[in-house]
Amino acid sequence: MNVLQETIQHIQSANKEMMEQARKRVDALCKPPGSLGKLESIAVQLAGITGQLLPMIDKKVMIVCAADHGVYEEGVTPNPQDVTLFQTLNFSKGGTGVCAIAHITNAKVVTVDVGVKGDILPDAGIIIHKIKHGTANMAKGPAMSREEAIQSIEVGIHVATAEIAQGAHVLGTGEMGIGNTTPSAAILAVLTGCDPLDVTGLGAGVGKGGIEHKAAVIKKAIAINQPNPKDIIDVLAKVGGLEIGAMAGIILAAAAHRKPVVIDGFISTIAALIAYKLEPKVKEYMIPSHASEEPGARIAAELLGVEPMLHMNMRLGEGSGAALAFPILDAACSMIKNMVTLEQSMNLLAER
Ligand SMILES: Cc1cc2ncn([C@H]3O[C@H](COP(=O)(O)O)[C@@H](O)[C@H]3O)c2cc1C
Ligand SMILES: O=C(O)c1cccnc1
Repeated sequence: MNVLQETIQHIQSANKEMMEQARKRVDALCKPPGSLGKLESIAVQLAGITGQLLPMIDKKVMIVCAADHGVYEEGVTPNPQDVTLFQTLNFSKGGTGVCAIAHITNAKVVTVDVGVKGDILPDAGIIIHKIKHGTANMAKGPAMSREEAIQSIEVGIHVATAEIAQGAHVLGTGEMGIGNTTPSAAILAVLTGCDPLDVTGLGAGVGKGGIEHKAAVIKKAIAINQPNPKDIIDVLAKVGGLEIGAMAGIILAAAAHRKPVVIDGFISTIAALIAYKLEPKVKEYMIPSHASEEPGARIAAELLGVEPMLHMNMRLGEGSGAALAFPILDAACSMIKNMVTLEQSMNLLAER
């Protein structure tokens, strides 16, 4: 059995009894029932995931998976391809958007090279699991082989498992890969059967006519590769990306180890869909974060059946929205731990 199959086999449902206990406690707290909205459902979910009535999520780790995309040569983005390389280096120096946001909760940012085109030196503070120097151009043939797709998921499993072994209580998914909104939209178009134009957006910014061009490239890639929508590994291999596979692996590993995993924007939600197709129980471990401006993000979230809690007009990726949700998880944990119950409050009157 390979690492992927083993991980999938370990995934169990969240602890429903603990969720019931947590729901009872949340309802007994000194507030109108339901008045703390999503903080309440998050606290209950965290209790079910961790098996603790008063969950602890102190140690937060954002894992940023970086890789390049052969489809870049089709002109799907105006940004230079080596932005992937310099941003990957920037993550280890703390200078990126996600690093700045992660900083507010002392979350650790871990960066993994799954397939950056340029070479990264071993002492750069980046975990190197390079499968290849970027995917092949999916508009001309498969982005990667089936074996490489499985390998990419296993990289995510490996890195996430190591972070959990070192004490991570919660993980976040992040990515860096110039061009990666194109494979993300392609995967979504295959899974929904929709016109690629309906799930294609600006990405990191395209010029006039850029969205139509991107959608045409996706259409061509799907026509050439004929990915099988019922075989998610086939879809990932033919029109996906190495960092997308790695993020799916992070989500599977988090679920297998009963840890919550916060999902970032469009690209992360596509990875979440892949993990879900491999094992639907992973959804119980996912906490969606922000509603990305990418049009496909809403469609992907609907397909997955999750509702992002933050509406910030963000469309950066990197894990920025997931990192922004970390303090909300802290607030949910503090609520269930530190609030008094209505009964305790009424006793104050009797004791007066
Ligand atoms: C400077 C810079 C920093 C970024 N950080 C994340 N992305 C985001 O943009 C890329 C996807 O958009 P597209 O498909 O249009 O290339 C990914 O790398 C994503 O993480 C960035 C993009 C740029 C330019
Ligand atoms: O939502 C995202 O993940 C996203 C959107 C645009 C560009 N990069 C990432």
